[in-house]
Amino acid sequence: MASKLLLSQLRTLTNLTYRRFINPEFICPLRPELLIGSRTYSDAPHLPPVDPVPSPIIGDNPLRKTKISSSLNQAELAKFSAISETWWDAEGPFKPLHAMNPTRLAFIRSTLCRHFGKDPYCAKPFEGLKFLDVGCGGGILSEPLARMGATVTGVDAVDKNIKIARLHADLDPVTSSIDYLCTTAEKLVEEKRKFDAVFALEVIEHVADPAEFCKSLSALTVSNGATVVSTINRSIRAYATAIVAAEYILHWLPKGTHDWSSFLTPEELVLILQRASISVQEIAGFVYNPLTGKWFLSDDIGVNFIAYGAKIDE
Ligand SMILES: C[S@@+](CC[C@H](N)C(=O)[O-])C[C@H]1O[C@@H](n2cnc3c(N)ncnc32)[C@H](O)[C@@H]1O
Ligand SMILES: [Mg+2]
Repeated sequence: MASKLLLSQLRTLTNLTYRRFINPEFICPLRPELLIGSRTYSDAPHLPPVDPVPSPIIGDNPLRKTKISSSLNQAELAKFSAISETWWDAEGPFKPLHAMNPTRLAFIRSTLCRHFGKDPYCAKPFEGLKFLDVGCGGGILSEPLARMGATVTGVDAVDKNIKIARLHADLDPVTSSIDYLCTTAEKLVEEKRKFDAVFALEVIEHVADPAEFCKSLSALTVSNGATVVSTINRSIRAYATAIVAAEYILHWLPKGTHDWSSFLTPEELVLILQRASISVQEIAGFVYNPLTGKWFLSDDIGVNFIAYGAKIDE
């Protein structure tokens, strides 16, 4: 099973390396579907109509009968559903997210305090602001955002994740105020919900259509609000570290957690956010120090990176 997964990852890598570096006809360095855009595909008159797919939201959910969502990838959701009980095990499959959390919170505190004109040294700098955490999982990000004073809504497409997030948040009166919902960004757009800041950390590499997903994040952000996205770069170094080392050597993550071809380069992320009316203001890398076991913020965006953008005034 493990060797099959490794082989399929290697096949993808070889294909893409061939397309990018060897095939002289491949002149576009960006993921082609991001350049063409899904709208062009679905509007093409010669294409047969796409068969409706059953709603892929996992768990017993009222959304089952609602419109099909562009961001949902059933296979990806199944991976998270299978390990949902381990969200708060700091030594479990989500260990990298727990370890990365202080670093990403430092980035968020500094960029968003500047964005909203708040004091980064105050205990609750985000008081009075409404934040949305898309793909919140067990609430590893939502909880500290609530502790920093924000009014937080956390949404995830996996019902089991939301149940775990609710149970954990209810252990503390401060975090018990978080509103957790099993839903998607698209559904919230339909409901015309708006937030001062929208976060999607380590989610975009698991969605079906990253460009459409960014449009939803943008639609949920108020004019002049902020959007924060983090993900993994589609670089050879990311393949070696985030997949081969993290999944197959160090066993930090279950094998098959990440598919290298689903990663986005920083250029691609900036492009699809820009097209979705989010102007990226700052990008930083997260780098792991194997000697201390800690992550730190860096200019090196070769593997893990985070981007903060401002919603363009409409
Ligand atoms: C790697 S986890 C990240 C969790 C959290 N954002 C964090 O960084 O701590 C990805 C989460 O995104 C959720 N997810 C994946 N696709 C989604 C979608 N289209 N809509 C909502 N949630 C999604 C998964 O269920 C999973 O909980
Ligand atoms: Mg991921």
